[in-house]
Amino acid sequence: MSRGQLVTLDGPGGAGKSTLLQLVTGRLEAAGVTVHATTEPSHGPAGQLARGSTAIFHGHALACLVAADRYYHVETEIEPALGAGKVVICDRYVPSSYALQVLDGVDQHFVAAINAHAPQPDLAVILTCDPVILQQRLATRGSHGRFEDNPDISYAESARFRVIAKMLPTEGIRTLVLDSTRHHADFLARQLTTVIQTLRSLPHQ
Ligand SMILES: Nc1ncnc2c1ncn2[C@@H]1O[C@H](COP(=O)(O)OP(=O)(O)OP(=O)(O)O)[C@@H](O)[C@H]1O
Ligand SMILES: Cc1cn([C@H]2C[C@H](O)[C@@H](COP(=O)(O)O)O2)c(=O)[nH]c1=O
Repeated sequence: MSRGQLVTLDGPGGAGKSTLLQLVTGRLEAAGVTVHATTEPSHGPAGQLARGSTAIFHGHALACLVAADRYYHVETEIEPALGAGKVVICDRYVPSSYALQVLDGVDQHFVAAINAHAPQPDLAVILTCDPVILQQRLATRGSHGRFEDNPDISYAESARFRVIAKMLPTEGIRTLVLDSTRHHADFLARQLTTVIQTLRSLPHQ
């Protein structure tokens, strides 16, 4: 059995990560590909704590809690699914820590150090969107925690993810930037599905 592929989806809140995850999963499964769709913070104990406690945990404490959840998630869910040959698509991964934890005052080197043993994705997707549109989407949907209570978060996150999208390829990570400002989620899902299928056909994945 050949190993599966790890595809990560990161980007500002409201960019459309969970929508894209759902659509791509449906398309790949319809094409006969087995997908493990997952999210971070995970549904494990540390992940549940992190997701519900961004008002309590700040800075280094939240960075470590999110990283601890990530290692647990890798060990209990991601690696077993990759070992079973599945495509694992994860809504938020290390790039979100490079964005959110740095915006929360944590040095990027510290974030890199505590995530150094998380496996690198085979494809890192950064989903971008005009911050004005993001603000509208967040206002309609409501806040998902402390970060989104900041009225400038869409601008700050967008700027961070632009930096991260340039940084990941320098670390040898295959990176795809998709923009949900003008493109319908179905169009983006079609594009990403094609890229993942191409990735699966490459040798030595
Ligand atoms: N390509 C798109 N074009 C227009 N609207 C979109 C697009 N993708 C998602 N949306 C809409 O934007 C809103 C936010 O989408 P979604 O919940 O998928 O974002 P998200 O990135 O997962 O957010 P968060 O990280 O904060 O949970 C939803 O109302 C969704 O229907
Ligand atoms: C992966 C990851 C998550 N977080 C925090 C930020 C948000 O409060 C939640 C994720 O919620 P969403 O519905 O996906 O927007 O978790 C974080 O601080 N750092 C991370 O790496």
